[in-house]
Amino acid sequence: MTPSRAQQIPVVVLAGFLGSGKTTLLNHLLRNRSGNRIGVVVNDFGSIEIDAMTVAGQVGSTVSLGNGCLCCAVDASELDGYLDTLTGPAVRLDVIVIEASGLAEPQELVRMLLASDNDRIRYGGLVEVVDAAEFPATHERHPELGRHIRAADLVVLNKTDRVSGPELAAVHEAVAATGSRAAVVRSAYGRIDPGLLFDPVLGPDRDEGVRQLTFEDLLRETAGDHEEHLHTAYESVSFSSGVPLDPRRFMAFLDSRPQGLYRIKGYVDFGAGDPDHTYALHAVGGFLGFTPRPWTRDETRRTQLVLIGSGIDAEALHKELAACRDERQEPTEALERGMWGVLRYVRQPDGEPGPPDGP
Ligand SMILES: Nc1nc2c(ncn2[C@@H]2O[C@H](COP(=O)(O)OP(=O)(O)OP(=O)(O)O)[C@@H](O)[C@H]2O)c(=O)[nH]1
Repeated sequence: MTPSRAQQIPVVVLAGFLGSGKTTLLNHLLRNRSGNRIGVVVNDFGSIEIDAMTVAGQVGSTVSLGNGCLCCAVDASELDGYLDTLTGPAVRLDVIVIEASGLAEPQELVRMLLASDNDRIRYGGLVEVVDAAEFPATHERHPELGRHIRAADLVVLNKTDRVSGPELAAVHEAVAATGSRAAVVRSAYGRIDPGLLFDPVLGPDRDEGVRQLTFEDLLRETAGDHEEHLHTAYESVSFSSGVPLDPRRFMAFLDSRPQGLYRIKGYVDFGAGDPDHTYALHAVGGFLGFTPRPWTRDETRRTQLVLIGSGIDAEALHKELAACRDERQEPTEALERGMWGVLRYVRQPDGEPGPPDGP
């Protein structure tokens, strides 16, 4: 017997271009879940699953879809397997969130959900995160982002702290100009009201006739041609090293990164440069930030990076990174000075204000 709608678990797709703040928003939801049990599926682009590593404090199960972009899957069987696990009676989830890769075609994910044989789930809506600071440039390069926004049920205009009032208003207008009828909320660091995911915007009470996409909508909206998918123009490079990186060489690499290299994320081990911390690294467009965190006692010390861009020379980037490794590192003054270059970009996790600069 098919469970009643109220018994079905809503599955929300969390989408948004590379680096827009999906993982940050997801972590915010997990920290402020008000007793709700949230299952998470992370779909990462790039062979090291950085996002799965950065989703903190999970409740219930987390499964990661691993390398590659889910929207390329010819059928939904892989996703269905994960959903079966998450909807098992013992797991008792209230909502499942699928964090799509920054290059995924969200409509494809939604189509897979609608086509799923799993009768314990229902489609819970599409949330599109928009980086308010990068959107004008990204939209110009990728007009197809308009299609993603049009398909969304909720648009989160994120990184409001990085833009002025008039810039934010312009982005808001650009979102409306795509023809989107979605609710728009503004946020810094993804701090939206978690209730938005459950109720009322995406919840069971809303008037589904108004916005929830039908299969026909999706077929019409979805570029049938795989060539038009965002990720076809992008390439990812994974880099992993047990040898620490030299801070000076690595910063020189970052400072001269090619324009097409839009996104870098991962963790860096600077070895004797800072033996106590691993450095989470995020670069999005022209933005760069490090967040140090103490190594845990049994943690294997490694650098793990994923670089994503278009028109990049993967082999050359890999070589340049390999040249940043420092086999014979000593705690010298030069190394300490090299770390200053890194510390200039250090931020507190999720933008929490750091200690004041002075008295
Ligand atoms: N200034 C500012 N930075 C933010 C905000 N939200 C997220 N970030 C930062 O933006 C970077 C990317 O955030 P993520 O949450 O990893 O973005 P993502 O969309 O999951 O990235 P991909 O999975 O690579 O597509 C991180 O350094 C975040 O700390 C915000 O509202 N303001």
